[in-house]
Amino acid sequence: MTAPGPRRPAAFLDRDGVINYNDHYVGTRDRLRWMPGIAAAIRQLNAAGYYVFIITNQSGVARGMFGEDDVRALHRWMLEELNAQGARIDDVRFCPHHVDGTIDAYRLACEHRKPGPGMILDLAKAWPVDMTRSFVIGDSASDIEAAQAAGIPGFRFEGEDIDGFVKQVLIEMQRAAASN
Ligand SMILES: O=P(O)(O)OC[C@@H](O)[C@H]1O[C@@H](OP(=O)(O)O)[C@@H](O)[C@@H](O)[C@@H]1O
Ligand SMILES: [Mg+2]
Ligand SMILES: [Zn+2]
Repeated sequence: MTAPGPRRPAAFLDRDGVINYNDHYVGTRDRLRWMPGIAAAIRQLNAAGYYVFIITNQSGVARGMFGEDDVRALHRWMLEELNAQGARIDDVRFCPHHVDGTIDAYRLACEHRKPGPGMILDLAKAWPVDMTRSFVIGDSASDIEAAQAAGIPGFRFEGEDIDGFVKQVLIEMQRAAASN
């Protein structure tokens, strides 16, 4: 069921390596290091009229490192912390599955796991998203492949200035829209 309201473009943000440093299977707040400038980057997207979504592979659940409740609690805290800085995340999807998982219930090949587009398409169904003006930002090839599979551009972030990077992506998206 899609939420009512006008269609708006969406920024689908990968989590580990974009919102926070990828410190490998981060399942709790004590292990989370924020990416410098991420609140400002999200505020930019909010101000530009974008939905801001997080899409993240969390195979640490399938590997028995932490539970789904830990992931949900971490995400609640992350969104509260960002909101307190005026940065709004509209929704989050995560995939806890992995084919090599040690926890039986999570050992599967899941279409939501990037590079699959499942998390993107799920959010595009749940929210009135204008996919023609939407994009993905991620630090891994699997993020870019997920974007391509969903039919939208993907921008690979490997630096440290996420705020400056988002500024450039918005300029590029505006140029692309103007040339269509
Ligand atoms: O970048 P996102 O999607 O937000 O999250 C990636 C993390 O869940 C972890 O994904 C793992 O890959 P495998 O899931 O083990 O293939 C490894 O790359 C870890 O270093 C990394 O922290
Ligand atoms: Mg990542
Ligand atoms: Zn999954």
